[in-house]
Amino acid sequence: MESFITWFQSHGGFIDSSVMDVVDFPGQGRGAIAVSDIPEGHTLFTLPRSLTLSTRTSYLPSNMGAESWKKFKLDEGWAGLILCMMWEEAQESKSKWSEYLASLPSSFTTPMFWSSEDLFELRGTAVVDKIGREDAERDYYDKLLPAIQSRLDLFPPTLIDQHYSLAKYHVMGSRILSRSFQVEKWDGPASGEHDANVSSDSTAMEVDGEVSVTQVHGDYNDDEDISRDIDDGSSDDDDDETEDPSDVAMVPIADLLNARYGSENAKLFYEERHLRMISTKPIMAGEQIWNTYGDLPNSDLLRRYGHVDLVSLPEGGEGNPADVIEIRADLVVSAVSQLSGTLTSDSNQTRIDWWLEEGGDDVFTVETDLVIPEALISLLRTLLLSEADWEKARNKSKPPKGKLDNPQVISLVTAVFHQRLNAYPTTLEADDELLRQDLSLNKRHAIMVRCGEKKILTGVIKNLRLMEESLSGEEKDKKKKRTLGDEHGGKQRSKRVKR
Ligand SMILES: C[S@@+](CC[C@H](N)C(=O)[O-])C[C@H]1O[C@@H](n2cnc3c(N)ncnc32)[C@H](O)[C@@H]1O
Repeated sequence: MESFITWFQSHGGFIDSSVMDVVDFPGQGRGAIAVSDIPEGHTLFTLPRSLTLSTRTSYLPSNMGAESWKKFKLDEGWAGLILCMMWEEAQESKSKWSEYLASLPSSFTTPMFWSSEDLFELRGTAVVDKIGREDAERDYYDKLLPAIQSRLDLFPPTLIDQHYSLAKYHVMGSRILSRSFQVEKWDGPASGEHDANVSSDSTAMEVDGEVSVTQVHGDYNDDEDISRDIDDGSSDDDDDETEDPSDVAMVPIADLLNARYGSENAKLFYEERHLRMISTKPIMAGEQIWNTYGDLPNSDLLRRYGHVDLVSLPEGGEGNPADVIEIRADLVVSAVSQLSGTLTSDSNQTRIDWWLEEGGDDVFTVETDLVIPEALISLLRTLLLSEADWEKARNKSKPPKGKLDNPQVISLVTAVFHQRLNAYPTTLEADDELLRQDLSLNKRHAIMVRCGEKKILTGVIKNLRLMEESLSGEEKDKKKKRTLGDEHGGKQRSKRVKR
């Protein structure tokens, strides 16, 4: 580690070693620790933009020429950065980043590298459909290999096995997946030279705003994800910029920080010429310095980073409050078709197409607050509409409201959640039992992911049962009142008749 820090400093990086050190945290790999009390707003380290590794800073794109770079579509998605990292590593000590690349891991605990036996344990979870090994490999065969074979001067055939193999491609892709940041070009005022040894009285508030650096949440198996995930919350103007794959950068030292749900106490900011890691809270000596990966559900943490997060929950026990359950629209459709059986598959399809055109989603997400998405209920109700109501809704371009106000809808929504629960190979109770046993790390992680998801499902089902009970209680009350009313009215009527 010492030689890596020396490399960092000799290339313009600054690290305040009076406040932080890099140590091993059991089960987390390396991470940063406070060695003395750190006030909020303190600069922990800075590095020049030129020390980040991206398609902007590597020499490979200019060596290949802009035309070739584009021709092989290396300007799209992560393929270009992966090739830059392979090429820089192949340059060995001639590369500015050789020490950095040598410090990065070459094996990962993400499901991308799991055996089929371990992957079996993830059945039913949101991880399965998103690993996308084949999609990732398509880029290797369609973009990287043709580019490599076109320039034997840059990629000597003798180095292919060692530096440009499919296995190496996955290693570089996984390094980006678990460690890269979104570092946009500076578009603020030219503010002159920034002092890397910034005074510790510059507060996080002063530098916060539009200049914080986002941890990349894309995938190397899906170019579109790059923009989808980092667009969150930004304005339209920003969107065009954040879609630029050359913003994706490896950031030495910053990528040594671990993350835990709700624990962020340091954040990376960008300036005209430097990146700066700043404490966002006071950190006591001995505490870990945490960055954030965006407080992701365990399914995404496992898929991208190879670990899961468990924190103490207010209601007792442990879990990840950011967990979610995903329900695909086709599950809603098949549950309704099976149970209500009122529509032909053709009329179902017409209604689904219309509902999607009206802005409906094809995947619904339920969080740990157990709120059922109104869109899910609206889709279900669209499928239940009578022909007359369906025509009305279509003419008015108005999908039904997502309200759970009648027993048929509640019981169908409950059926959807039961069917979703049946997608897992085991019950929650069986998983609890399994977790008490001695398991491999992969199996343990898979079970933790599915437990988190099942807790949401069982919580929703329980709430729906309560709702059904209270609705049928209300119905009974209403009936009783009606009967009483009838009896009362009947007596009056009979009285009246008497008179
Ligand atoms: C950005 S790197 C952090 C540095 C990393 N620990 C290392 O040794 O290079 C992200 C990786 O750190 C590990 N990690 C981060 N936070 C963790 C946590 N809360 N629990 C377990 N592992 C964690 C995971 O392996 C993840 O892929």
